[in-house]
Amino acid sequence: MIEPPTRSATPQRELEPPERHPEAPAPGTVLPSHYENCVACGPSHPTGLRLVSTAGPEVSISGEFTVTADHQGAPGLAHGGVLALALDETLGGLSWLLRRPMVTGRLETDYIRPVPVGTTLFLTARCLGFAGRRMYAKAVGRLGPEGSVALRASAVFVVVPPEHFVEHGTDMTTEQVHDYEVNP
Ligand SMILES: CCCCCCCCCCCCCC(=O)SCCNC(=O)CCNC(=O)[C@H](O)C(C)(C)COP(=O)(O)OP(=O)(O)OC[C@H]1O[C@@H](n2cnc3c(N)ncnc32)[C@H](O)[C@@H]1OP(=O)(O)O
Repeated sequence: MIEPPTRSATPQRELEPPERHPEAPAPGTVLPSHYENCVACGPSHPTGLRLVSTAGPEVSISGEFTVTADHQGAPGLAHGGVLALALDETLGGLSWLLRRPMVTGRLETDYIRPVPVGTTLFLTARCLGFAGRRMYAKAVGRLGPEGSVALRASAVFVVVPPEHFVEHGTDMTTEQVHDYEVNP
């Protein structure tokens, strides 16, 4: 099936440049988990990635997590879905710098090298810009801080009203969402 052009993670027109929010955490700031039970960043999740994200320069984020036996697909190797999760979380972290709630609309992933258990994966994501409510971004995953590129991703996130998380989720009240908006 041919995708309609607006769904592609490759921008179809010139993007509005991204603006780092004036109150965004400074580059180098380690970002707290947005939800303690999040499978990607939650410290209370028993088998999650415990991915730690750090604000980068401009509108960029870096993230790190160590692949454990809980994350295997083939014996000794990270599952591709788990790696997509890590990319998604790192890309989603851009909303900390933009201060706009967003959800993943599309995630295109290239798997370039296998990622063995025990690897610490180093991820970076950067915002390319906006087309209306659509935010375009790219991410890379490396086997070590300056190591080989194992993953690449292109994504479209869609800006949603904060009520999205109350309407569709559980455990989140309108007050918490508005608090998140002010102090994510
Ligand atoms: C604030 C509190 C936050 C607390 C929690 C923080 C959590 C952080 C977690 C981080 C974790 C990581 C993050 C996660 O894991 S987020 C979880 C995974 N993602 C989801 O659950 C999203 C599910 N989908 C939806 O809810 C709706 O379909 C959305 C909201 C996306 C759009 O439905 P809505 O009815 O609102 O909008 P619309 O249909 O009028 O479209 C609007 C525009 O968007 C364009 N478009 C739409 N869909 C797509 C698509 N698939 N690809 C490309 N583009 C798409 C569309 O063409 C249109 O563009 P234009 O024609 O206007 O130019």
